[in-house]
Amino acid sequence: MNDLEMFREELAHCDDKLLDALMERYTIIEKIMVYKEQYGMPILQPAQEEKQKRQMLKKLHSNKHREEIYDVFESIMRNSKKIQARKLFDYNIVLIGFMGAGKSTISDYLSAMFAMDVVEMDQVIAEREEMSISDIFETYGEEYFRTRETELLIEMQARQNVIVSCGGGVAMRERNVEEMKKNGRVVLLKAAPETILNRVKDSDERPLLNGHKNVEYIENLMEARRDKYEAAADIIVHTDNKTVLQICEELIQKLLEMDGEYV
Ligand SMILES: Nc1ncnc2c1ncn2[C@@H]1O[C@H](COP(=O)(O)OP(=O)(O)O)[C@@H](O)[C@H]1O
Ligand SMILES: O=C(O)C1=C[C@@H](OP(=O)(O)O)[C@@H](O)[C@H](O)C1
Ligand SMILES: [Mg+2]
Repeated sequence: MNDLEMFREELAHCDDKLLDALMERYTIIEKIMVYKEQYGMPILQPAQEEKQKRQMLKKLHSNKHREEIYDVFESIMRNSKKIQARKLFDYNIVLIGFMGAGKSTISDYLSAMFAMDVVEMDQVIAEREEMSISDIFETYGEEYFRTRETELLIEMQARQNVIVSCGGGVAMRERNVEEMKKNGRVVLLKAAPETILNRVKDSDERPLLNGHKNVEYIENLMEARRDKYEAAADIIVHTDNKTVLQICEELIQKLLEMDGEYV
């Protein structure tokens, strides 16, 4: 055997070890999930993730390939999250609620924690129409926009394990609610009108609120929409005075309860 053949054999041996370690790692991930569920522990533990990363960087700090190795490690972590997400949710998570309730914010956080794709409905529609939501309303009117929303929800039925961040008015159409429920669990995020005002006051991206940024207007519109939001919801999460992490954890626990995980 010449040297090259020997190196190749060593490499194959090394890859075998990596494969074995990865398979073992993913089995451990599943065990951790079961343990957390069994003991009603928080599923999201961002501090633990940070600790793991710090330890890894410390070990690597003098290695000349640290960037490349760390990149692989990040990919392993991302795929662990995917495995977790697929185990927890074999459906789409559809976030609904009033403007400023936190649909986009919560979607982004969940997406980072579970490596799940997010479909931000407003953004997708704005990209497809090549204009802002405000301009779509002004040019074609609200009905036109709502129909684009319906089409997008139907498209989402072909996907799985996606977070769908709805625009605030999506659940106003009965048809939309029917479509989102076909392979999604519907999460209603709520907040008091004062909280909403506080969150949206500096943004002009919500045409329905422009010129009406006051508690009374928000309260009235919220009240007018309340029954439809609640009828659409599989679970409700109140967001006032809670951190994004607290909201996400509550959301996950309620989704798990729906599946009877803790009974
Ligand atoms: N739980 C929260 N605590 C504090 N600020 C929040 C919270 N959730 C959302 N926000 C802020 O409120 C604003 C509106 O949130 P966003 O996610 O865009 O709402 P939506 O998509 O429902 O309209 C954003 O500036 C966001 O940072
Ligand atoms: O409540 C609504 O009817 C709307 C909410 C907005 O989305 P956000 O809820 O993300 O602000 C956006 O879709 C559009 O301005 C209409
Ligand atoms: Mg939004």
